[in-house]
Amino acid sequence: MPEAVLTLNAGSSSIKFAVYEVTADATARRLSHGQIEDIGGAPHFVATDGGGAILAEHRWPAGASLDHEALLSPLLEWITRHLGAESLMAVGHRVVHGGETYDRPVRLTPDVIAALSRLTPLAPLHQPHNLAAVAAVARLRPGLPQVACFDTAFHHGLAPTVTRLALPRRYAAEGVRRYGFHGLSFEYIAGRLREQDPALASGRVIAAHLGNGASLCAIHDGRSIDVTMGFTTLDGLVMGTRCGNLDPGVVLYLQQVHGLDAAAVEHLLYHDSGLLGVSGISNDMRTLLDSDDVHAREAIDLFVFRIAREIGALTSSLGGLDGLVFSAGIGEHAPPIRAAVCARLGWLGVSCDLAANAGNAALISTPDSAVQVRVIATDEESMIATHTVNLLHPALASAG
Ligand SMILES: Nc1ncnc2c1ncn2[C@@H]1O[C@H](COP(=O)(O)OP(=O)(O)O)[C@@H](O)[C@H]1O
Ligand SMILES: CC(=O)OP(=O)(O)O
Ligand SMILES: [Mg+2]
Repeated sequence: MPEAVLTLNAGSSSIKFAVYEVTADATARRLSHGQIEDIGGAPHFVATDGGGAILAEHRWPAGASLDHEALLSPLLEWITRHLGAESLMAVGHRVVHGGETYDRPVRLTPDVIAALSRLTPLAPLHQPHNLAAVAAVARLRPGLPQVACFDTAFHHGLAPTVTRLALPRRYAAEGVRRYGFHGLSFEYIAGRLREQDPALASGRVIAAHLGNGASLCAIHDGRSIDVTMGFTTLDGLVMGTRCGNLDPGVVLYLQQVHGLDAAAVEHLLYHDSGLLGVSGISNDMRTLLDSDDVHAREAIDLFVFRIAREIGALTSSLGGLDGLVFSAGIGEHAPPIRAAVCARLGWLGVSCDLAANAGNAALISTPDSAVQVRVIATDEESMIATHTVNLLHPALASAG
């Protein structure tokens, strides 16, 4: 009976999954994949087979208050029913925070799960959902091997100056430092770029993962050397519902003047801020781009401004820039956002080919652009599948 690996990727607004057949010739071939997106809004489930044909689709009404946990059971039931002849050999999970300990994928044991639970305050939008998925699989299929693949692992080689926060040293000793996230996505992008353009991949590249969560990674010769996300997934860019860079004095102000306690501040900064907070309309970029509301426009302008500003900062970390890669929900599908970011980077010699950009082409810079600008569709699932097979069956390691 063919063996299969299931990957689960619980993002802040979506749960993505994929099923890979582990073939005898050392590759993992994707059989089906799908997602529930717009969790917290009007959740939409769709699953497709390897050829892109829709296998199942379901929409839940907005306002049904269905969270990640509530949607996990029907999702896992559908996947189990749909597995067919393949027998599951393992489940690989994206786990957002691996802290200081986990610099590579690891088999999930009770001790590892307990250690990862302790990191929940550092990634409250993700870590509980990631671990809920682990618990749900353990309930459904006790004994099935489960593997955690970390968003932080790709950034483990960051230099001490990059990870240090200017706080008294005793906090660094307990792990209060910058980590960086979206590492599975950046690792995938670095690998794809190496296949597409090895010369560029060995140069200085900024990858922009622009989804509901958003961050930039400065990559030099395939290695992460600086990031915009820090200790938590709040730092850096403006996101769907997260504030990004914020003067810590604002937190003090909220506590002292508005009497907000820690839970209220956490809710404000993770759930009510970002594109949603500034627009007052939505965290969904599609909705904002379709809107005539001036506040939607202001939210988009701020999103773009902060991306361009952070690209300037990371260019300094890299000592120059050879390539810029857009990725994830917004980066892959929103030409107006890419064009607006590129327009702010003319001083760097970035020149966008507007027709190629409008068509979501793989290369969207003009031939005379000093920086190559590319669009790469990220695939965190294939990274998870590869890592999972690699860890459990070192001889059978590459996902396609
Ligand atoms: N065609 C599109 N145009 C503009 N934005 C899009 C498009 N498709 C998806 N997006 C945006 O991508 C974001 C979700 O990205 P995604 O990477 O799936 O998020 P996450 O994994 O963080 O949950 C949403 O803001 C959504 O509006
Ligand atoms: C780390 C993070 O923000 O992830 P996502 O983009 O999936 O929300
Ligand atoms: Mg994501």
